[in-house]
Order: sequence, then C-alpha cells, then structure tokens
Amino acid sequence: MYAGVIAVQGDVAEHAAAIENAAAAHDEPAEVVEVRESGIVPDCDVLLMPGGESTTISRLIHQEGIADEIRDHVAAGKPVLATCAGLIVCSRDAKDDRVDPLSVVDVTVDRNAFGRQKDSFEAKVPVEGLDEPFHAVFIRAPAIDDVGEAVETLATVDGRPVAVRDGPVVATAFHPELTADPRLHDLAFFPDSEVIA
Ligand SMILES: NC(=O)CC[C@H](N)C(=O)O
Repeated sequence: MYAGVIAVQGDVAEHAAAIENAAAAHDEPAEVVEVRESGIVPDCDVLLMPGGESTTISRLIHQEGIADEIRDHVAAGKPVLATCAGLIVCSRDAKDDRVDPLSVVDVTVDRNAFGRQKDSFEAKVPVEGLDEPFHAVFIRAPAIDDVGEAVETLATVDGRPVAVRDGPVVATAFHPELTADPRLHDLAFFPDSEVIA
C-alpha cells in the first residue's frame, strides 16, 4: 500500500504513524509518503487528510496543484481518511471564503462550532460498524450540519454527525490519529477486515 499523507500543514506525523500501525496490523506492507507537491497523489493507493488549520491547508493544496489530484483520487474510488481540518477541506461548503472546499464529501460544515462551546473535549462515541465505542478527541472541531443523501452518518455527538462516509471517503470531526486505536483507519482502508470489532 502506497499511502499519501497530505503534508502541507497539520498533524502529519501522527497520521503517518497511524497508517503504518494499521497496515502492520493487517500484514500489509505500507510505504508512507508526505505530499507537499503535485505529481505524487496519482501514485497513491490511499490518502490521509490531517487535522490542522483548514484555511492554510486549503490555500496550499490549491497553490501546489494537489487539490485536483485529490478530487481525481476520490473520483477513481480510492480511499481517503480526512480528520477535522481535513473534513473541512473535503466538505461541500465550509461557509468561510478562505476555504475553497474540494466537495468530495457531500456535507456542509461549521468551522470551530464545537470549539466555540469548548476548545477541546474527549468522548466515548459509538461508531457504526464498531462493537465498542471509540475514544474520540475533539480539538476546535467542526460541526457537520447538512448531510447529503448519499452520505452515511457513522457517529453523532449530541445529535450532530461527527463521522461520515461518502463513497471512498471517511471523514471525522475528531482525531483518530491521536489515539492508539486503529479502528477508524481500519474502517477507511480495510473495510472488510476482521480486526474491526
Ligand atoms: N483540530 C483541527 O483540525 C481544527 C480545525 C480548525 N478548527 C480549522 O478550522 O481549521
């Protein structure tokens, strides 16, 4: 598996470690590449879109010509895991002129909506397809407010979606890369796995 971590800004090292761990658990040889320029994404089997600062990530992926390559990756049905700022960048509308969203996840988001209430928090969140709740870390997290018809909501907090699947993209308002639990990476990249429980 050739795994690209979009690395223009954000918690890149954590995502790289998480996909390495997830792949190792499946005896899948993984090579992780940090993507800061165009020409790499077309060779990637899977992509990870980190948390960080969505306005910066959006600006840089467009500037570097990576944005269209990510869209092509999704159009080809290849998996993506997008977390927090990554979710914002992947959304249909982030209601912020500084974010030019990729529209690969048919949701609208409200940047920092959870963060306005509480800067960060952690919660045990039941996730569709997982037997046990997921320990979810939220940091200035976006709220997902409008979910398109084809989008599957995988988890909610206080009635609001916090994890969704749209075709090959799994997107979360929280940060599965910050905990040792690989199950969200399994959901995104090894959906038929028996490791998911
Ligand atoms: N932890 C995060 O990724 C926070 C995202 C941040 N609120 C943003 O809008 O970019």
